[in-house]
Amino acid sequence: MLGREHRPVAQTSPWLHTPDTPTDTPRNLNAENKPHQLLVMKFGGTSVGGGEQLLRCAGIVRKALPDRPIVVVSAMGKTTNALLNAAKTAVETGEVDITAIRSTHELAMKHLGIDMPPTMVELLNELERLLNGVALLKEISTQTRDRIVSFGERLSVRTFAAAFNVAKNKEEAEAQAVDAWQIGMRTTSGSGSADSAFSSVEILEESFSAIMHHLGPLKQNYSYVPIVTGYIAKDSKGIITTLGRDGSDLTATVIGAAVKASEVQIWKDVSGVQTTDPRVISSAKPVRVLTFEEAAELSTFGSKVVHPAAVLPAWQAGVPMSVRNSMAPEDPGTRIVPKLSSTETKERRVAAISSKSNITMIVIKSSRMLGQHGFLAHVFSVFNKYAASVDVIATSEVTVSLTLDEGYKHVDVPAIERELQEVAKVSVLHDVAMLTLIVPKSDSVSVLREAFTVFEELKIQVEMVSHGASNVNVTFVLPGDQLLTASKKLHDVFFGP
Ligand SMILES: Nc1ncnc2c1ncn2[C@@H]1O[C@H](COP(=O)(O)OP(=O)(O)O)[C@@H](O)[C@H]1O
Ligand SMILES: N[C@@H](CC(=O)OP(=O)(O)O)C(=O)O
Repeated sequence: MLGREHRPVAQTSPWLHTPDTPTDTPRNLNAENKPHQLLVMKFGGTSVGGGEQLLRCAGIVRKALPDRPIVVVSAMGKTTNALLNAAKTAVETGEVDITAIRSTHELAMKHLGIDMPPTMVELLNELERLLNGVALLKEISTQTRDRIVSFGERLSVRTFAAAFNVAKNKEEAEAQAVDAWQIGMRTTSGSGSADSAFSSVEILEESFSAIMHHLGPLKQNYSYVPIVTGYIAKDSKGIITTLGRDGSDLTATVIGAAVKASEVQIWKDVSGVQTTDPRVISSAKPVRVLTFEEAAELSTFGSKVVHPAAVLPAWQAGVPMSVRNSMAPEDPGTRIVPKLSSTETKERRVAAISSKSNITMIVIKSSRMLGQHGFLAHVFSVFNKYAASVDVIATSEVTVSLTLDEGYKHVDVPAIERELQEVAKVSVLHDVAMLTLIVPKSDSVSVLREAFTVFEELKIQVEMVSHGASNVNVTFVLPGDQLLTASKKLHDVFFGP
């Protein structure tokens, strides 16, 4: 049960006025007298870049009204980057400039033909005051940075709600902007995820029941369409936390799992998951269906289509997901389901290819490994000390090779190297790359054979292979400068030119 101080700020959200005991109304029950399921629709920054796109997305939500959508929205366009830059500029130069952020939202409102609501004017003023404080001190805490980036989503939900309401007819429910903490989205304490690929906080278990309490099919009589902020939450002290870059997907699947949604739809600017990054290989083709396991591996190993952590809540709750294109809503996109049908399994071998570049590989050689226990434990304690996460690992009699994804993280590799040198010979290779094929184990032998034929033809030296740790993943570690050639050729082989 939530404490009083954690109750939502209700005056701006009439639909949040929920009685303490569930009161079923016929409106909440379907023909079989069961509660209606709800649909979660998440719109990413690329889908809500400006007024025109917002109206398009609002139209998509309007069409889905019979399915009772709960909408999750990311910051408009590149607003999160702009907020991070504004904070950096304030620290480094003492200057405060939010013109671009202000005008993104003003222009959207202008496109909708309405004035900016007072809550948004107040949010922009508060942001400016906060940045002025940072500029004055010329320093910023990670907690303050998290608070600064939260303005992106707090502004975008209000803009989205306005876009929905501007074209709404009398019979339709009104959209209502909701800050995620108002429905009980709560994390552990910890700051600094604003600009990190990984979140330093975890969603608290109590969030699920709180969200069900506020938005669940029996409590919400669906007189309002909730437009919820992605990516942000609060800890139990009321401090704003962030879920890591692209974390709005996680907000959506946590809500989806909490209310046992019929589906969680991730709306982007691309027609679903493609066989590889379409910006890099133009012959990429849409993937119609993926299992949760495949989607989780694909996103962990480099494809940015769904946030890696976001697959888990939906998977555990058995809530199907889909990735759809807000620019082409009629396209089927990609379904993400627990299991493929036998026809779907027969129809393909490799589901998709993903990659990660700028990877660091560390090779640790020591005769102390021979028949000894505790050596690997020591190696991992060093990685743990420097909060470095290991992606791929291979061990032999006297050698351990592993890769580190430095990504957004600032891992102190020289310090790790120095500590490991106390017990082993260490070499560090920068600029290696990981290339991952999503392929079921049953097909992996023939796929590995074909992949190695390609590497042989292209004279590519494979530094490491990881196969078998997952049911659906084969990963190769290659020299970074050969990644593109290898990806193109493998894509041609498995998906055609
Ligand atoms: N395998 C892939 N399938 C689809 N899109 C991909 C893939 N890999 C990379 N992308 C890129 O991801 C982009 C969408 O990601 P992003 O810009 O983060 O979206 P959003 O703002 O909606 O979260 C697409 O425009 C596409 O270029
Ligand atoms: N706005 C945040 C969170 C997010 O999920 O964004 P998007 O859905 O546009 O990737 C970010 O830019 O990281």
